[in-house]
Parts: sequence; C-alpha cells; structure tokens
Amino acid sequence: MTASTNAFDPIAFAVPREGAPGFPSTPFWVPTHDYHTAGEPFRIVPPVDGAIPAPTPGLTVRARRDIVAAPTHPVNTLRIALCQEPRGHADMYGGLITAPNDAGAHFGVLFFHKDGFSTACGHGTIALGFWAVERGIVPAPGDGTVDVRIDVPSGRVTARVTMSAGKAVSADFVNVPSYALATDLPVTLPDGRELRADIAWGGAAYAYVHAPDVGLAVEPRNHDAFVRLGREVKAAVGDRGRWDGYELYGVSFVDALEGGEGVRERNVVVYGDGNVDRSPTGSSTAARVALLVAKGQLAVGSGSLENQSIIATRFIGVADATAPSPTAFPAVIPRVTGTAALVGECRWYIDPQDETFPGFTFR
Ligand SMILES: O=C(O)[C@H]1NCC[C@@H]1O
Repeated sequence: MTASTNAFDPIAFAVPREGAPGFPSTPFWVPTHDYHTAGEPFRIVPPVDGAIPAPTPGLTVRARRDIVAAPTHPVNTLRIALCQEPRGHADMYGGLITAPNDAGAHFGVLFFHKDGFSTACGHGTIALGFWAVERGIVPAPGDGTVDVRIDVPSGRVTARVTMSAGKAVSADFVNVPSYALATDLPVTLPDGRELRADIAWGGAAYAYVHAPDVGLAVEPRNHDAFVRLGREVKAAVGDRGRWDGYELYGVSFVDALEGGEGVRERNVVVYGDGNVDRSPTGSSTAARVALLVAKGQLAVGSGSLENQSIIATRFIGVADATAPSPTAFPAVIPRVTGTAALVGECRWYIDPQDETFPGFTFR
C-alpha cells in the first residue's frame, strides 16, 4: 500500500473556494488521536503538519462548519469515512482541528458524528483539553490549572484543565451562555402517549423528558428503546426545538437519583439521528444547569448537578455566572467537569476505490 500522508489536507478545504478540487481519487492515510470522555469516543483529526493553522480573517468556525456540511463537500466525505463503518460505528464522534476565529483562541474544531457536523460538544471539549496539554499545544503547569480556549460553531468555549504531578486529571468545559427555551411543551408520541418536554440551549438545543414517563430505566439494556423514542420525541417536538438556525439536536431522558448533595440525575441523550451518547453529554448538562436555574432548583454560584450517564459515568455541572439572555429565561455560564483518556493513535487508510467507501451504518 503506498499512499501519501499529506495527500489530503481537510483544513485547507474548510474555506470557501471557487472550483475547489473534490475528494482525492487515490488512497491516502489519515492519522487520528482517539480519546474517550466518560465512555464517549472522541476521534481527533490533527492538522497534517502538526501546526495549528492561522486564522483566516473573517472566517469563523461556524462558517467553516456550514461550508463543510454540504453533502458533496470533501470534508463531509472524510467525516463519513472516519465516523461510519468500517472505521467507526453509528455512535462514533470526533473533531477535526481547524484554525480559530482569531488569535484569542488556541485552535478551532469542527465536531462530527455519523450524521453531520454539530454545533457544540462538551465531551469533545473536555477531551480536547487533555489532548492540548498532553501534546504540548498549550503549555501547562505541573500542578494547577490551564485554560485551553477553543472556537467551536456555537462560540468560544474553554477547557480548563486541572494538572497534578504533570498529568491532566480533569477538565472543566466552560460553555457559551446557556438558557431555557421553553418549559412543559406537550409532545404526542406516534402511539398516542402524551408527554411533557422542556427545551434548553447549551450551544445546541435539547429536549428533556422524564424517563419514568416513557416507562424506562436509564440503563444500557434499554438503549434500543431510547433510540426509537429519541427519534419519536425529536420528530414530535419539530420546529418548536429550532434555535439559532439549527434544529433540535438531542433528546435527554432524565431520571432523578435519590440522596446525596445537590441535584442528582441519570440521563441518556439521543442526538442526531438516533445516536446514543455514552457520556452524560456535556452541552446537554450545561443546558440542563440553565434549565434548573430557570426552575429555581439551582442557583448561580451555589449548588451543583451530578449528571450520570447511561453507563453511570458522571459530569458535575454548576452555573458560574449570569449572562444576558435572549429568552424570557435566565442565561448562565455553565461549567461542566469531567475526565478524558487517550485510547489509541490510529492511522486510517482511505481508499476511494474500496467497495464500502465512504462508509455505512445500520441506523
Ligand atoms: O457532550 C456533548 O456535548 C456531545 N456528546 C455527544 C453529543 C454532544 O454533541
């Protein structure tokens, strides 16, 4: 197998170009650094030469996202090749490192999953904090904290990495302003069942449903049922879940946990088209914090949300500050704490002549 590592530079493609070349017709290799955050995969595609690209004046990460999301765009084809089978699976997730909006951030990222490019990703931000200090992209002290500033489609976020004895041990995802969009919306499932949903924004819009209302415990054995219900709730919420030009991204099925300090919940988020988050979902935890503040169950600067995932990993969410709100509900700056870990370094061979190219999934 002979193929150049540098045959395809996806970052160079994430700019508007007249007559831009399409996807390469010959095979090439793509290196990735693969992490998990609370069990959720995060496949990082670093720049081909290792150096963070310089900003393109006037071109934001949000604009780059909208460019590469076009169905025939070569970076969209690369997303499918890296995310779907045979190199990934229906619940794979990752991020392609790109230029920041300006010199105020260390780098930008285009988040991707099996269905497209998302606007927000808390678990990915936490993984990127670990990646940036472990790769020396952002210098870190042996002990203490360091802020990794990252431009994402929803705005500028921070991964505040805590270091101990030279190792990254946890990271805070400090999000864009987050706020409730609606509470107690009636939702009718295809079988006629009536539910109530709250909607909130944490860089992406989420609907929150009580898991007991659909008769399911938030446990791995129920994941297929949650996939079906997630799709049904998303369709039933419809345009009522649209915000900032984007459709409802995910549905969180929430169960209250007994005892302990503060608010304790276990949830599973079904995002995109039926994708199951193994982590508690960072951006949804952030939106949930804002929702709990709106409902008087958390306060800015006091109290916390312990948010567990379907596999019982956890994030801790707090509201650090208030922010101007574009809705009738209060806006807050949420901070969500979790941990990530390297699981491998890969070198993927992409052959456009392969019979399964660019990829496939069963759902
Ligand atoms: O943690 C998060 O915010 C992301 N995890 C998968 C779905 C979301 O984008």
